Amino acid sequence: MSAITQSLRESKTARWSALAIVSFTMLTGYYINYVISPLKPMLEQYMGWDSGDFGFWNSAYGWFNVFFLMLIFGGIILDKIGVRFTGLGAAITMIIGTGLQYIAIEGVFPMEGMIFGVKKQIAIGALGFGIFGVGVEIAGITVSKIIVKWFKGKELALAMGLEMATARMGTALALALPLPMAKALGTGGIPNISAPVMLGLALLVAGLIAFIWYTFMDKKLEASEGISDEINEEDAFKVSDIFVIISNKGFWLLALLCVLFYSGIFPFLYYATDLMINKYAVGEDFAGAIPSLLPFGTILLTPLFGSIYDRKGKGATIMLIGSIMLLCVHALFTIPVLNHYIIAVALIILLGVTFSLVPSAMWPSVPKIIPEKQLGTAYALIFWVQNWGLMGMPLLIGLVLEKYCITSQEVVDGVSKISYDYTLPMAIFAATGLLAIGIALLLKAEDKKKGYGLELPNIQK
Ligand SMILES: C[C@H](NC(=O)[C@@H](N)CCCCN)C(=O)O
Repeated sequence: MSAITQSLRESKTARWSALAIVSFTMLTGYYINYVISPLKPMLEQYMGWDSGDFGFWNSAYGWFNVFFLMLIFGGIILDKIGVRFTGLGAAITMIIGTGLQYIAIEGVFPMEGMIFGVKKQIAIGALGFGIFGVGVEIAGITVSKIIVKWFKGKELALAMGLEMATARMGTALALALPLPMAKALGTGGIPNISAPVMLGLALLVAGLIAFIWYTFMDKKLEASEGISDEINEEDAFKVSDIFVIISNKGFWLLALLCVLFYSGIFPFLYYATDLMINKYAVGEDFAGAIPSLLPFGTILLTPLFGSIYDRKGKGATIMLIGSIMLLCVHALFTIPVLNHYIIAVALIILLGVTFSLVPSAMWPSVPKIIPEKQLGTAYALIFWVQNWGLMGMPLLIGLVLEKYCITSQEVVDGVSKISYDYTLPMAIFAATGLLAIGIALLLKAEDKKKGYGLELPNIQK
């Protein structure tokens, strides 16, 4: 039957529509991921936060994924039960987590006092961000698996690049919008800091609705391929497959490259607005606009590099070039005399190129190393390793800022203002680039040895 009926994935309209729908769900998650980043100065001025609080909240993203292995369970559920159930669960989890963050920031109930030595507002919000982190990460692996399902042997890297590009529009929005929005909706000179989070909640609900729509397409795809809801015994994922995945050296090199590279990007974005204010003397209203150029750049370039990988190959080389650029950009950010805002703009644009190169080649390379039935778990394991960095790096940078980088602290009209020197934090980010280069070289060598085909095109003629 499956040989006679044409698979729905053969229809261009169907597969690109499926991609558009799930990409929108990811966009809504990526918005919430960074919504409080540009609000850092306001949170310090009006809510009494310090950099340690900010770092703690952002590091909560990885708590449950890393310590309770939620991501790995998510990956196993994905491989065992399928994309529809897992994607819906992930979208609902994002909404629950964001609801808690909203409650904390809006102060729906009194936020005075401490919980386990942490300010109540920070503890509740961080718990929410931790739950959200489980949802968005599991949504990420689900969407990666969905894309492989529709695009294997076709424009896989282009499709993944377009998904990331769409998701990054959420990041760009989150970096550019919240600060002016909070100011515009404030009253009596006091900004409305919770309004951008409320907007995110509404977006997440729209993302859930979009995913429900996708589940119908997914059912149609399976019907067109003669696949029933039952996963057949031979193809079914077994827990023992985890050992097969983790005994693969190529998998580990990809996972290490992932944690190092992404630790130099995503956690950097949490602090980028503050960096613009403190190092480049950019006004608060404008400061988020410069880092928001980074995701904007990736919107065009990730699909472009993905398409090059699809047609020409050179995946391992692309990842190596991206790692070298990561080191160069962060090293230039550390140099104190290079403090004109034009330099910041130029470096952010270059970082956008870097942030297009590595992801465009990294994610479509996973199916070249791991078979499809283990893909959900493999992506989950890679994200799990990555989450150590996404959790540890914001915490580290927050603590370093708090302990070694305060240059002045003043209270003007009852509002406190802290200034920071970002040289040391930026040197830490540069170190991630240096280590990533080493791993990218090892991956290139391993590919040559094992013949994964990372340098070969994805499109099969
Ligand atoms: C595809 C890749 N996704 C990830 O790295 C996930 N762990 C999600 C991270 C979300 C943080 N904003 C990517 O976005 O490049």
